[in-house]
Amino acid sequence: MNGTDRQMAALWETVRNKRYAEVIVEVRAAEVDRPFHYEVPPSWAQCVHVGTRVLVPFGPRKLEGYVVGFTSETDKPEKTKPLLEVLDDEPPLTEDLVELASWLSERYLCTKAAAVQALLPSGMRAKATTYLKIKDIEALSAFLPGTPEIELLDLLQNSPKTTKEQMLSSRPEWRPMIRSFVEQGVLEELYGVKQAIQAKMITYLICPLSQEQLQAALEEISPRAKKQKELLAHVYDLGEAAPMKDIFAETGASSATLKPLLEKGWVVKEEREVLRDPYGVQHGERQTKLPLTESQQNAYNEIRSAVDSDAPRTILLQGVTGSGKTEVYLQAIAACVESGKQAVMLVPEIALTPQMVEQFKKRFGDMVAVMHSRLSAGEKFDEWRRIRGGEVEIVVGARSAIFAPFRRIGLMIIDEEHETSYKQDDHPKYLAREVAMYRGRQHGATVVLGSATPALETRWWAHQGQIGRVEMPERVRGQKLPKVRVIDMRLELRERNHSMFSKALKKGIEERLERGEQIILFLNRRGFATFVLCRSCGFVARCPECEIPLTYHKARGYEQLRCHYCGYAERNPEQCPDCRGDHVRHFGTGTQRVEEELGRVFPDAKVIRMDVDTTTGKGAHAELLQRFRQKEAQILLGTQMIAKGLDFPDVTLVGVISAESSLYLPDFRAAERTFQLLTQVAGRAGRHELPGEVVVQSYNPEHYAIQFAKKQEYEAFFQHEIRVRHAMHNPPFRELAAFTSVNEDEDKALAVARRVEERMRRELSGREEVIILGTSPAPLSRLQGKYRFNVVIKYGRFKTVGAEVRTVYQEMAQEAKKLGGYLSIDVNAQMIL
Ligand SMILES: Nc1ncnc2c1ncn2[C@@H]1O[C@H](COP(=O)(O)OP(=O)(O)OP(=O)(O)O)[C@@H](O)[C@H]1O
Ligand SMILES: [Zn+2]
Ligand SMILES: [Zn+2]
Repeated sequence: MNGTDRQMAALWETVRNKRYAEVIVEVRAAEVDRPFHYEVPPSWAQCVHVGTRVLVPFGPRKLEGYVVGFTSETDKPEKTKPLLEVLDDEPPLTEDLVELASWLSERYLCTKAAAVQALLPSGMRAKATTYLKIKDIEALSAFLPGTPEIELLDLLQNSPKTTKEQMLSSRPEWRPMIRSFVEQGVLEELYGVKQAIQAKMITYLICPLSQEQLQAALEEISPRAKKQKELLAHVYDLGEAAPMKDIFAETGASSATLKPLLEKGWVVKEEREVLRDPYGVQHGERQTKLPLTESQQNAYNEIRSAVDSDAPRTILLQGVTGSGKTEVYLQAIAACVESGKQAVMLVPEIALTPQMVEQFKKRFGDMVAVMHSRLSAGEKFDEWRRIRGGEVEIVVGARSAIFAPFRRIGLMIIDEEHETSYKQDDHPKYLAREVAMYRGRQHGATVVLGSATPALETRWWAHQGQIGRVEMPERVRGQKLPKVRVIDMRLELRERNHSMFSKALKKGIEERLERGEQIILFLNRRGFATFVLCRSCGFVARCPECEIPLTYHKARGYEQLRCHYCGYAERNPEQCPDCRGDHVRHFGTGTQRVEEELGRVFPDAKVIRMDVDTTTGKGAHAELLQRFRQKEAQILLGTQMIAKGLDFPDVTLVGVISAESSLYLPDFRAAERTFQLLTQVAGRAGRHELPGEVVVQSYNPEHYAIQFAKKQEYEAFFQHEIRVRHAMHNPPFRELAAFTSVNEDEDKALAVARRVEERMRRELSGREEVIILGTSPAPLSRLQGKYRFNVVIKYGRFKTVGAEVRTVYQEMAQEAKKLGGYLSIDVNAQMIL
């Protein structure tokens, strides 16, 4: 064989192997949760790959799908239809992401389509569109003027870009007519796609003329057209293409001035793609590395050698609050990038402050892409394309950034790895830590799990030697961890202090205000806000839909009760609806009430309140923090969202209004969460020169989670809690999966849950390490008018029960659907609600 023959043979080989593409279509229904076969037209063999996005016929519809493999055989070749369209030049999914999608659907029991969608930015989804083309114009023009047929003909001739969908949405009555014309062959349907989000284009202008040509052109322009001359000369002088918008602004010219110049070809238009940069490129002051402390150096070395080894490794970086984990991350990432590999940095959504992003931008310039939920779909899409196109080496982002389409990952870091926001609450219900470890195996990459208070599972694996562990036990400048005082609020009450501030906290605040230092007040109120209770009869106002207590809100003097799950709202009752008494009071403590009380007790102090109500707008969160940093206020008051990551030099006092509300959640992780929260909040104090103090108020000061948090002794807490977990057969000794059956009809919801329980017991009977908990009302037993029941199962390894769980889930999900409800499943559930 000569060269050409060999090439031909190779080509034919490709064509033969790519006879049929296996395609996952975008339908999420379980019934079609498998790849479908489509014929690859031989001439397309070179441009269809694993990961390519295609348009395919699916029943009467045209759907988008992804190629996940190829085969040379299919069951019914005569029935197999060809692909309609290849949607991108370069496949959006890399091969390893296609593999990851398949793992996601196995591990978290979601459909393959849902898994694929999770890997892509939302703007990626294209809309399939149909255009109509006239094939037989005579047949159409035979109609009389004024008839719909002629109207259609005019429309098609005058604006051929109108899609069939657009046409039908304004003239739905045309549907039968169009269908019959297509059947008769008068019209033809052409398929096209519209990207849901378009790349943003900007028009540039350039002058292609030489010096002499320019002179000639200027002479040719009538002397009265002064503007035209000026514009031409200006564009020429620029020497390179510049945005039309800017040129117009500089010269005062308009498109009318430009038109004749374009027609003569003296100025040329050029469409250029721009990428939306949500943060703007911060040029200039690049921040340099800090010299590392001894324990930072030690941690860095450990991570560095793991990255260099190209073997998949996971390392727990356990560093106390203020030990300088961020600097270790930054330097490890720099080393990773220098060695030609890419890095992913995950931070909890609410810790992803501009301050945090800025650090990365300053250190790495435009090598960094940022991904988080507050970006617009267009911004997300652009950042994603910068990653896919190999323009950046580093991604900083929330949870889903773990799917960054990098080719060669060297390092993935999860900061505050214990955070619950790393579990996705919608399908696929993945845990970022597990995805990172899977990708780590694919890429031979290192995963770093950083925290001062690691998840119990993570710490246990390190104890077992399944993952590595490095410690950073001291703060960077050797500052002491802040002193924590726990105040027994029951005693305060006995001593007739009815205020929400204990004497100690009040005194602490006074001192700081005098010294011009700053204070953070933290309100722990996960799931428990201000509720309304009648002191005479005990009536509690509840949401008629969800049955959870309503939350008291006061805005512009207007008192309202709101359900913070479904948004239901009603007026605050002046009289008790039950006993008609007038002793209805709001209880519990909302940030607003603390703010009011602060205003009363410390009338001169400036307070910044941060909670869901004050941080809804884009950038509001950042702005409030910035104002606090600039010392516009002495007190920062907030909820969970101020618990982590913040680093303010002048904060010397942190107050926790009440430690308990997270302690009484119906969740075996309640103690762990309370410990983590208190330790993290305490860690905000005294991080710089000034020593810090923490005051925690509690009605249960003897609880072990509070006692260990007081001493900030993670290891001691771990030792204690791990025994509790072992005794109760809870993670890390077992994993949990939770089925939730939801229905408007309580009996139906319960019936499905009972069936699930029964089926699971039968399927897994006698299986070692398996525990099936009885059907129970979910902690959120009624949500948005629907009843919810849970069935929780515990098992050793998911692999050993996965097949049975999947079967039962799929069958029962069908049954739940038939009954007008649904069944969901959460594998490796982190919080059962
Ligand atoms: N080697 C160093 N030399 C001097 N300052 C440092 C060094 N490393 C970190 N710092 C500073 O120490 C402070 C605390 O660091 P950082 O915020 O990274 O701590 P952390 O371990 O992430 O704590 P937390 O878990 O509370 O978020 C920061 O102000 C940081 O700039
Ligand atoms: Zn009452
Ligand atoms: Zn509600």
